[in-house]
Amino acid sequence: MPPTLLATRGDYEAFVDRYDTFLFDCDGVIWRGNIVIDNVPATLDMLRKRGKRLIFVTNNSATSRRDYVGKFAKLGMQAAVEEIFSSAYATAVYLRDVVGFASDKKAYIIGGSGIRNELEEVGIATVGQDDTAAISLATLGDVEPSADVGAVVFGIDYDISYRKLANAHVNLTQNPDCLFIATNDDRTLPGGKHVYPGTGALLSTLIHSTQRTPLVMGKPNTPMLDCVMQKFHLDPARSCMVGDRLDTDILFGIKGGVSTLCVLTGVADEASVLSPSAPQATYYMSSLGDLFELAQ
Ligand SMILES: O=C(O)[C@H](O)[C@H](O)COP(=O)(O)O
Ligand SMILES: [Mg+2]
Repeated sequence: MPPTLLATRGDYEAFVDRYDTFLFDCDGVIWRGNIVIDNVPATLDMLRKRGKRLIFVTNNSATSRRDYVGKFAKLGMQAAVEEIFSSAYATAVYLRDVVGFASDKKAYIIGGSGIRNELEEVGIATVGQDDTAAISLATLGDVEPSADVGAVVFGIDYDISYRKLANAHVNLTQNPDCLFIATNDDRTLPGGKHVYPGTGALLSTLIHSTQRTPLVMGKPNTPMLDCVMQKFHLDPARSCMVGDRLDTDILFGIKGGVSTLCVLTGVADEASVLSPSAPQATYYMSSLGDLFELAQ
């Protein structure tokens, strides 16, 4: 069944009344980079005033949940740590609870402070964050695998360097027991006015060089889904996932058995949403901020 367009006040009222819990993607739904999307803060306030439960589920691993609380506040919104679920946090929970990551091992990180902070918060030591110094063929030989690296964890890294890739490569190819984990593999990242290379685009370099396939934590994959479903005990019939990417957010919602709303303020456009070959959203609308009309 093709997605239903939400366009009138009546559509918005019926949509909001149908659900108790809303799961929101962040990049491309709540904000683009550090620019909040028009009327989204007022829309979130309206939903809270109507007693709705809000959960934020982001594949962006660059920032820790605690730092996301600050970003929400800076952009005029309130969000508690317990409401925020990032791919970096899902990775930390997976390594601690599913893998039982050895306490004498470290995780080599290609990514931002979000991964380091979330892993260290669950007691996993990290290394590699600052490997940004220039390198040359003459100094490349200094890059050696390390027996105490038990995993390479890869996430969006705005300071990615050849040195980091070389360290990750030798650990993944010289030590078959070294885990290869990706926080997510989104192909693109919605920024200010455009989209840019996403985590998946950067990750493909290491997949190609090592010929190893990473275990991917974020939407639409089960590690993130299991964590969210278990932590929040969602009633699928009364829950809706709101996203801007069909192959991550909408597919995540479909796999979780919840309804889905695709907005057109991020990666997806109307043509891709209506394509019969794409994951079929329940609803679509121009912007989450359009629900602000119900606050007036
Ligand atoms: O490349 C990336 O990592 C993604 O584009 C980014 O993380 C998406 O974040 P989300 O839309 O899940 O908030
Ligand atoms: Mg998004």
